This record gives sequence, C-alpha cells and structure tokens, in this order.
Amino acid sequence: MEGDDNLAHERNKAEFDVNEMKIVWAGSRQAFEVSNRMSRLVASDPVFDKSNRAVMTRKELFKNTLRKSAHAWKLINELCLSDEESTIFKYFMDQPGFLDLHWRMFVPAIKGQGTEEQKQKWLPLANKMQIIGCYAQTELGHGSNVQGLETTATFNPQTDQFILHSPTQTSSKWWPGGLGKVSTHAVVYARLITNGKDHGVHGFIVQLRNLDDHSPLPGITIGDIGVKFGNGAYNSMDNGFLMFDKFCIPRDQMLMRLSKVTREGKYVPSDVPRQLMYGTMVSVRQTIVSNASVAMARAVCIATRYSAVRRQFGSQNGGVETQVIDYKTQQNRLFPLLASAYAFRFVGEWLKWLYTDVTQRLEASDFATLPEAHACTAGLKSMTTSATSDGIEECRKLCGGHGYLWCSGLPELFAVYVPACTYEGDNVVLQLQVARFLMKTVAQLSSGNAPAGTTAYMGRAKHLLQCRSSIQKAEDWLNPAMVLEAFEARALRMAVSCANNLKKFENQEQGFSELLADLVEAGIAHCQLIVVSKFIAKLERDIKGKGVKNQLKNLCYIYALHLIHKHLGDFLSTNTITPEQASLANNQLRSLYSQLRPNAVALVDAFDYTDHYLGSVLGRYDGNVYPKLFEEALKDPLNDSVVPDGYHEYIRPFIKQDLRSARL
Ligand SMILES: CCCCCCCCCCCCCCCCCCCC(=O)SCCNC(=O)CCNC(=O)[C@H](O)C(C)(C)COP(=O)(O)OP(=O)(O)OC[C@H]1O[C@@H](n2cnc3c(N)ncnc32)[C@H](O)[C@@H]1OP(=O)(O)O
Ligand SMILES: Cc1cc2nc3c(=O)[nH]c(=O)nc-3n(C[C@H](O)[C@H](O)[C@H](O)COP(=O)(O)OP(=O)(O)OC[C@H]3O[C@@H](n4cnc5c(N)ncnc54)[C@H](O)[C@@H]3O)c2cc1C
Repeated sequence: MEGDDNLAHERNKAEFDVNEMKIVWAGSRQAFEVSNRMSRLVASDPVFDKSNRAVMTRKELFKNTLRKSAHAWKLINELCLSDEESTIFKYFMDQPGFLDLHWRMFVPAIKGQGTEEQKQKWLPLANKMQIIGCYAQTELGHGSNVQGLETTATFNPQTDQFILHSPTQTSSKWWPGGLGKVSTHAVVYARLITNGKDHGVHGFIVQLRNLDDHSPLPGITIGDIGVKFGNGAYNSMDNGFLMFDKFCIPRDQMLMRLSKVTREGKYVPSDVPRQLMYGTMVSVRQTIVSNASVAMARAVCIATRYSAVRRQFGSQNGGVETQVIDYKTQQNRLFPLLASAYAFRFVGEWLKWLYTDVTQRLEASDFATLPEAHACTAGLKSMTTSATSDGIEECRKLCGGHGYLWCSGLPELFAVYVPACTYEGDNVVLQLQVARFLMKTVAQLSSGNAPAGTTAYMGRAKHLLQCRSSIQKAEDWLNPAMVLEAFEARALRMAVSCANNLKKFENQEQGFSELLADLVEAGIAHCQLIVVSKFIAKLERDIKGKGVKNQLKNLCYIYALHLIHKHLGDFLSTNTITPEQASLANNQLRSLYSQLRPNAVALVDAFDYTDHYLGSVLGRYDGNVYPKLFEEALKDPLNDSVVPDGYHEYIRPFIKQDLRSARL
C-alpha cells in the first residue's frame, strides 16, 4: 500500500468529528480560525521557506532570519494583524530570532516594571520597533542565582546618572537572545548601589548601540557567544555577551514601578513584594507550558503518521507487512506522548487563566496568590519541558533510522526545544521552588489554615495519608475520583515524607540540601497531579462533536495510567496502591491503547499543522514518504557532483596505494 493510501485508510477509521476536535485543541472556534489562517499565510509565502536551514552557514542562517523577521514585520503592518494574529503568525514562522525576546521579554519587562512615564516614553518606540530590545539578566558566572549577579549600577548624585559596570569577567552578561548582533536596547539587571549601599538586583533600560550606524556605544563591549547545539536550530539566534566599562545612563532609566531612587540618591524600597521584579519570568514560564504542548504535538504528529505508513515484518507469502503502529511496544511509547500533548494543552489553558487572575489581583494590591502562581508556573514549566524534550527524542527513535535524518524534522526540533529545560530557569532549580512551597504548606497544615488552590487537597491530609485505593477491577481505573485520589495521596505522602525527614535536621537549610533529590520528586508528583486534575476537569465541561469527549476521556486516562506505570515505585512505596491494583492499571492501559489505535492519525490531524510548520518528510499529511526522502537526498550539496571534491587528493591515493602523494 502507498503512503497516501495508508493515511486515507487511517482517516476513514476515525470514530470522532476531527473538525470539532480541532476547535477543542485550539481552545475556541475563533482561536482555531486565527491559527488556521496564520499558519497558511506563513506556509504560502516563499520567504518563510525552511528547507535548507541545515546546510546554511551560521552567517547565512542569521541573515536569512533577519530577512524573515523584516518581511514578517512588513506583513504584520500591511495586513494590520491584531496582537493575537501577529503572535501566532510569528510562532508559525518557526524561526528563533530576536523578535522572540523583543516581544516576549523586553516589552513585557517595561510594561510590568516601568512607571507610567517610562511606559509612555519607551513602549511606543518598542511597539513600532524603532528600538529593538532584549532581556539581559544572566551572566557568565550566575544564571540560576539571580541574587548573585555581579553587574553594578552605582548612582552618581553629581550627574543624576547610574554608572553601569562589569567588575569581573564573570559579571559579563552572557546568553541573552537578540543581544549579540541585533538589539539596540536591553533591560539589564544589575545590583543597585546608592551611597555605598547595595540594594540588590534591579532592572534598568540601557541603550547599547548607536541608532544611526548600529555601532556599540562607548563603554560597551558586545558580541555573539558562538555556535550552539545542532545544525540550524537555535543558531539563528544571536545569544550575546555584554560588558560595561563605567557606562552612564540617566536616573530615569531605572525601572521604578516597584522601588525608586530619588534625585538626592535616596533609595525608596518597594511596598509590594520585591519578587514582582521577577514578573517577566513568570509570564514567559506560563507561555512556555503552552509551547510545550505545541512542540510535543508536532513530534507526535510526525511519529504517528510515519508509524502508520511504515511497515515491517509480519507478511506471510509476500502479503502486506504490519504497520509499525500496530506493534504494542510502539503504542506503549507513542500513545502516552499523544496523550501528554493534549494534557499539556489543557493545563496550559488553565495556567493562562491562573496567570491572568493573579495579574488582576496584583493590580488590586492582592498578593495572596503570588506564591501559588510562582510555584505553578515554575513547576509546570519544569515538568512539561522535561517531558517534551524526552518525548521529542522518543519520537525520533519511534521513526527508526529515518528519524535521524534532518529532513524528518525531529533532530532540529529537539535541538531547538531542549534548551527550554534550561532557559527561563533550570528545571531542577525551578522544581525545588515547588518543593519549598510544598514544605511551607505542609508545615502550616497543623495551624488550621486550609490550603487553597492547587494545594487544597492537602487540607484532606488526614484522609489522604491513611486511605487505601478501592480499585478492584481494571475499569475502576476509569473512575475520575479514584484516579484523582491515587495521585493526591501519592503527592501528599511524598511531600509529608520529605517534611518529616527535614525535621530530623537541626538546620533546615542543611536538611533541604541533603534531601534535594527527594524534594524534586515530590515537586514533580505535585505537578503531575495538577496536570491530571485539570485534564479531568476539562472532561466535565460541555464538549461538542460526535465522539470527541470519548476520545478525550481515553487520552486523559492514558495520560494518568502511564504515569502510574512510569512512577510505580512512588505509588507502591507510599502504599497508595497495591501491586495488584498496579497490574489492573496496566490491563486498562492496554485496553485504552486498542481503543485509541483507530483514531490515532485523526487525533494528530486535529492539531491542524501545515506541512510547512511540521517541516518533516516523515510527517507529511499525504504520507508520501519514500519518494520525498529520495527527493530530499538528491538535493543535498554532496550530490551536486557524482565524484566528490577531494577524490583526487584523498581517495584515489588509497585505491592506487600511493599514499605518499596524498595531501594530508
Ligand atoms: C524546528 C525549529 C523550531 C523553531 C521554533 C521557534 C519557536 C520559538 C518559540 C520559542 C518560545 C520561547 C521564547 C522564549 C525564549 C526564552 C528565552 C529565555 C530567557 C531567559 O532565560 S531569561 C533568564 C531566566 N532566568 C531565570 O529563570 C533564573 C532562575 N532563577 C530564579 O528565578 C530565582 O532566582 C529563583 C531560583 C526562583 C529564586 O531563588 P532564591 O535565591 O530563592 O531567590 P530570592 O531570594 O530572590 O527569592 C526568595 C523568595 O521569592 C520567591 N520567588 C522566587 N521567584 C519568584 C517569582 N518569580 N515570583 C514570586 N515569588 C518568587 C521564592 O520562592 C522565595 O520565596 P520564600 O517564600 O521561600 O521566601
Ligand atoms: C538557549 C538559551 C537562551 C537563553 N536566553 C537568555 C536570555 O534571553 N536572557 C537571559 O538573561 N538569560 C538567557 N539564558 C540563560 C538562562 O536563563 C540560564 O542559563 C538559566 O537560567 C540557567 O542558569 P545557569 O546557566 O546559571 O545554570 P546553573 O545554575 O549553572 O546550572 C548548572 C547545574 O547546576 C544545577 N544547580 C544550580 N543551582 C542549583 C541548586 N540550587 N540546587 C540544585 N542544583 C542546582 C542545575 O540543575 C544544573 O544542573 C538563556 C539560556 C539558553 C540556554
């Protein structure tokens, strides 16, 4: 059977309304319409071609990214795209570049931390891209430890200026995207010093380059930090370094919405939590969770379509071979990833709601939910990006040898995606923030304060610490209350176990250091509970379309039960479930895989990705894999000539045994 016949046959088997599922995936009919229109707008424009990124030199790749960015900006203006449309348009451009940092970090940092006057001055320039900005926080010596940054901003009352200085090599800014070659400005984080006193890290708007000829301003040393992981991939981004040599900026360029420095040099501390200074990171972490679902879906779409096209073994007497998607091992690796894509989508929707809610509360000076918002954004960013990076690599392996080809789309996707485990907060460091939050919540349980939000379940500690799962048969694992209770009991017991172990240490910080590995596991268990509970909550909503809810139910329970299987040690060692109940979960999981199987291709079609966005020969909508693999191979520059360059110098001497003449 040809690839296109295979996929047509698969699509005919679907038991649900794919068009309605597309709307559930997008979040609303309007969101679907925008996403569909923007992705096709990008795909139809030859400037956004991505086919030769792997064979471009770094300079070509970078210049091509500038070209694409300029073209995108022109189209956004000509077509008067809304903010929502242009964000999605840039996303489907699928080319990491300075635009990401300008719009996702520089502009939000000014919006969140600038005074009204500062916003009035800087935002119109940034919104029209008359200035281009980046987010310069990380230094050569410190990234995770923000309080350890070394760059100084010393107030000089004589000139009413701050003097920015990099006192050591390790204080050089290192990593900011868009800094190396493009940005004219940056929000720079530096230690504020007034009257010889260090007030800790604060944000400043700093001009870096001359607006006439783009040269660095005197007192600024700047450049790109060099080639990063993978061909093409994130190398389109100019991650940069920056050093200040007593570089002066006016006092009104300190971002002063939170704390201030007066004309006399008096420091006026913030009367709101100083952590609001970290607000830009919280906002980006929230969007990274939604991005995780998109990246996971992309890899899964490629692996699912290819697994339906690919056949190996199983033929008798020359008949058709088995589609590899029919092997239970393939399903056991692939279907949980498909379920994870949907799970991350829905938890991303919820996190967006939570972030909007906390933002509104902060505007009304209600800071009560800030710790929860920080823990959720940090923990879910960590958990979903780790799972997605691993998932993309698993999808590559699911595609066998061809998955290793650049044109499968998976190597580049992995290389672009994997730094999400590090940027915007290292995943271990962020998960430890969740653990701290959990330890505080557990410590307060005896005080009578009922925990709220995502830790509300801890308020039922008495029950959850001693309950035994009442699962008796495999179908019981489709009972949402029973599944939730298992995840709640496991998460609470792991957190309480850490808290009890902490008590054994006289010094709590030392205890925390000793128990770091267990604390991370407790944080992950809590985050997995959030994802499962938000998926279950989604099922309780009104979901339209023939068979759509049924498919989502299957995906939800596949997500939950595969986690039980993967983290069985946690569930058994906390006595949350018995080995027999674990075995029933496995039986149910197998049954769910069989139910999902005929719908697998339609479930990835529901992502509505264009072939342009997928960028994969293996994941093509028409399944026409083999002829296109040949076409791609023939395009490789090595195939430009039949006899390769270097033959006469380095191959012929071997064959003719005249190695003395080889130019080694
Ligand atoms: C195939 C081709 C595909 C192409 C695809 C192209 C698509 C492109 C799309 C790409 C999308 C992505 C675009 C984004 C690009 C991202 C670029 C990355 C940018 C960066 O990385 S910026 C730098 C980020 N840096 C960090 O995240 C640093 C991490 N460290 C910290 O955040 C903090 O320092 C830490 C570790 C959380 C806290 O440390 P600690 O020492 O405890 O800190 P403090 O003393 O300051 O704080 C103590 C107290 O505050 C609480 N806290 C901490 N942070 C927050 C917060 N943000 N909000 C609220 N509260 C906070 C902390 O919990 C403590 O509370 P206590 O109650 O315990 O006192
Ligand atoms: C592609 C990319 C783009 C980036 N873009 C930007 C940008 O635009 N702007 C910007 O300012 N920065 C940017 N960064 C920097 C990024 O935010 C930092 O690299 C990140 O915050 C991690 O910090 P680090 O590099 O100091 O890691 P480190 O903290 O040095 O981590 C090294 C190891 O130590 C472990 N570790 C560290 N602290 C602890 C702890 N307390 N407990 C247990 N383990 C610990 C970590 O888990 C990790 O395994 C970017 C980075 C990358 C890779």
